[in-house]
Amino acid sequence: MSPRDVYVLGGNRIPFVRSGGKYLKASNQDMLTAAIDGLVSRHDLSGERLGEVAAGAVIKHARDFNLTRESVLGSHLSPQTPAYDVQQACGTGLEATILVANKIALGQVDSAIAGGTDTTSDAPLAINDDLRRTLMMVNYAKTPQQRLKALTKIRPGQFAPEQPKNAEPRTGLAMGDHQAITTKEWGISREAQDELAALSHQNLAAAYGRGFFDDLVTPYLGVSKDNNLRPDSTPEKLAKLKPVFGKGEGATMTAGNSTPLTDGASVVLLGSADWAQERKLTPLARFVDGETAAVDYVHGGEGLLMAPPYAIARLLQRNGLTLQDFEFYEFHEAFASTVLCHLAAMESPEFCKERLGLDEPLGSVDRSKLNVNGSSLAAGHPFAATGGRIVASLAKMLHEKGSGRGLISICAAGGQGVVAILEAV
Ligand SMILES: CC(=O)CC(=O)SCCNC(=O)CCNC(=O)[C@H](O)C(C)(C)COP(=O)(O)OP(=O)(O)OC[C@H]1O[C@@H](n2cnc3c(N)ncnc32)[C@H](O)[C@@H]1OP(=O)(O)O
Repeated sequence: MSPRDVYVLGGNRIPFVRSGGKYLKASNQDMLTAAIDGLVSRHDLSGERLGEVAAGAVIKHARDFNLTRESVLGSHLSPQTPAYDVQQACGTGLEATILVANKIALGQVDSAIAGGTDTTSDAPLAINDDLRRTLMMVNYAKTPQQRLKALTKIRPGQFAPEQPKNAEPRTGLAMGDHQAITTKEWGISREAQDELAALSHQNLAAAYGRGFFDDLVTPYLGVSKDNNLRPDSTPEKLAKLKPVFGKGEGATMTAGNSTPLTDGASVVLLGSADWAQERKLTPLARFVDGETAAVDYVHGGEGLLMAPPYAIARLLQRNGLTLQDFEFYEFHEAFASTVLCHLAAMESPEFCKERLGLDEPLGSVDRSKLNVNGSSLAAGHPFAATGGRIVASLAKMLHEKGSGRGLISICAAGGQGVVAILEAV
């Protein structure tokens, strides 16, 4: 059977909120359920049995065995909708989109929701390994004597909780500190980073101003807009902030040109042409293709967040496209310098030849087509939810434009990158 066309039919997210704020009491499950229900209500899907829902969170509690299934059970979708968790760090939402799009293309399902959620406000605290093992022994104990014996192994020092770290397990370095190394390697200036960050805020503010998010964002817990947005951000104001990553001489990465820790959830609805037609849903964009790459940032001398150019090169080649064949570029702004390093790498003849194996560099992108409605620096970045935000926004942009393609690029922890192409219909 030849693959079918797959369409993005809609998207929804709750406003993204800075960590430790308005969503302090919301769990990942609460937020993902709210994002799904906003989509269900907007597209009249109440009681509908979809082909499947694939979503996930980067930071989960141990009790969240299948967070996505629980969120579906708590939503207004039919409980007969299968659902499962996906985890690909910051690429989770996009990886989930690629997964379900491929299943729709193969005819395995006709419709699906993909998405993600994350909260650093409700992050799990782990207990000390020794204490955990002792408590397990207490559980296994068959007699009161055995239980007492196990309990005597507990020491007061074991009670300090362990917080999840925003650091790479293999290097112990924070993602920001990894990126600071790459920023220096590529010679990305502070001015260029602050300029990109200010533009992200200005573009997001303008998009809210013209109502772009009216049918993409559902108010939640009294919040109606991403609260990291600072429309008054200018390069001059950002230039005053102190570096927070890669400290020392020449440090350029600040709280203003790095994403904040954020809470939020997002989902997108995908389906075949027949399914969309039966439900009178308008296809916003066609899902063309997706690719994931990984780099050896531990031994291979490549930057932690540099996988996207590798994935983009393979995706373009497979689809017979050049980097310039796009109307929109949606490049996740993990840090302003991540985007700038990717752009510089794709312009570099040496990088493209030696690392990507290309005869010619991929070249430059028209910067007026980059993140035109703002990106993660302004909206915030609830890790797994960023992919859904981008897919839904890009599909709507292509629908509004009526022609052209859009390229999505998301860097992910673990030295990975997920990229995809959407096309106007
Ligand atoms: C995970 C993956 O797979 C891949 C990826 O995406 S990698 C990216 C993952 N994300 C991260 O690593 C998140 C990194 N972020 C952080 O750890 C923290 O947000 C941070 C260390 C960067 C900053 O934390 P913080 O110091 O608490 O920030 P915050 O207090 O909000 O801001 C510091 C100052 O900058 C100011 N500021 C921030 N943004 C500003 C802006 N746009 N304009 C003007 N001022 C701004 C704040 O007002 C604040 O000023 P005061 O000190 O005068 O109050």
